[in-house]
Amino acid sequence: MKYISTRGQAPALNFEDVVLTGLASDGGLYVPESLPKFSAEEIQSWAGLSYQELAFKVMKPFVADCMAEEDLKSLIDKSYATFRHKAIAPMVQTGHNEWVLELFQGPTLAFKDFALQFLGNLLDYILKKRDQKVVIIGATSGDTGSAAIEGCRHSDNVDIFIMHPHERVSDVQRRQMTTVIAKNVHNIALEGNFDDCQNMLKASFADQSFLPSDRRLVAVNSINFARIMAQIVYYFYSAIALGAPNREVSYSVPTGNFGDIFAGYLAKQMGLPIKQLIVATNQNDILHRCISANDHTKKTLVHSLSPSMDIMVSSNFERLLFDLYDRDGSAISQLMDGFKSGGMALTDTVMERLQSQFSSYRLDDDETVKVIAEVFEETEYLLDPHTAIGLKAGREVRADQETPVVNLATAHPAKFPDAVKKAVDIAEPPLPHHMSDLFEREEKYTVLENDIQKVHSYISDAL
Ligand SMILES: Cc1ncc(COP(=O)(O)O)c(C=O)c1O
Ligand SMILES: N[C@@H](CCOP(=O)(O)O)C(=O)O
Repeated sequence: MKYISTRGQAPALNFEDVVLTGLASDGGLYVPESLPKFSAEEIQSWAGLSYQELAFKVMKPFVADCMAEEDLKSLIDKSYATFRHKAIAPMVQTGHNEWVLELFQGPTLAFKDFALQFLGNLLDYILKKRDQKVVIIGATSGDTGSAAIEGCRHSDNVDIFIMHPHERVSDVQRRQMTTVIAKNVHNIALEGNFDDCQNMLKASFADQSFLPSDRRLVAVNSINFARIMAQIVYYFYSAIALGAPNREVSYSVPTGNFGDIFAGYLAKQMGLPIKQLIVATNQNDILHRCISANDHTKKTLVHSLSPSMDIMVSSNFERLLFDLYDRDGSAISQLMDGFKSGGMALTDTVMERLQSQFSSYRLDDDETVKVIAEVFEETEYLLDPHTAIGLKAGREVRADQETPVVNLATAHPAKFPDAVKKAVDIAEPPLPHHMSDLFEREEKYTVLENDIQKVHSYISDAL
């Protein structure tokens, strides 16, 4: 399978090179030239497979020309062996035809573990084979960072630098990153917001001259298509459990960088009968404004109770636009240039296509707290603030009561005790055993100005 850039000017690459390249040289994102398609009979035959077996079926066509089947199998097995629940992605029913898909059973308690445990092992496998060392640079609003560190820290072939927005992630999220004291792990608290971190990251890919000449940058954010690929699997897993392909299923997805819901969109293109894809946002609602009213203007990013979704420039939206604009790379280049200076208006045809694929909803902090309280009252199930936004969006926007709606539970409530305690009068939700001493561990991170020269000097000094 070949992968092409959304801006049309970078060379097409195979899977292994896509994994190592990150951002395309024209500033675009890599996507498969064409997607694998699964028939209803094939999907039907997957009923009863374990998560790992299903992951193999779904991922195989994306990697087939770069990896032996046995190698893929063992990477998958290793990646999900650290999950705390045997089902890997268990589902809990919270209402009539309403389900929560718990994607927080991995080592760092967020959905990021699904792709980043796999990507860490995959990188180690590729780098050993090539006898190559790389520098990983990542931007995080709180969850990608710890999952990437956990996935990559054991590899001798990587140095990892993670930028998080200073004082804008929860204490648990920060400590999950900054208490990993290892020679190859470096945490930067950037004086800015997540968009600043992601801008810094993309600019660093464009000019890598600050690195030693034998090193290159690798992305662990959803820029890296391997992340999206691994996230497609849980859509198949949950839909099959609820009766697909003989029954349609809808999804409500708490959304920020648009990677998770984009994986759902791809699952649908690959043959999964998905009825609705609901984009749920917090008050940083550019995606909701765009989908509901063609208003894709940037506003000031606010710090919310769902900090992982405090994102204004949603990287993966570009991948969707590429499809909606008939894969015209120069149209995407122009649009993205316009967006840099403030906003973008989509054509009527594109808006029609967008609205035929996605619905949307937005909640502010007060509403988020109310939902956590309501659902706890109804079921004693404790939602994290991101999942609460998704669940409420599912309740408000679902087209009918007969189609099951799956709400992606993207994080464990213990990552956001302040938000949870605003809603429910209970003791702090406990962290799982392996993290019970998190607040006693030593922390190490460096606060840096939002200045690319300073960040690059810090990285080159540390290498
Ligand atoms: C807990 C949580 N929920 C939701 C999101 C949004 O996911 P995405 O960025 O893939 O849209 C994130 C960040 O990515 C997150 O960490
Ligand atoms: N919410 C994310 C933001 C980065 O998203 P990614 O999917 O591109 O890694 C985070 O927790 O860091």
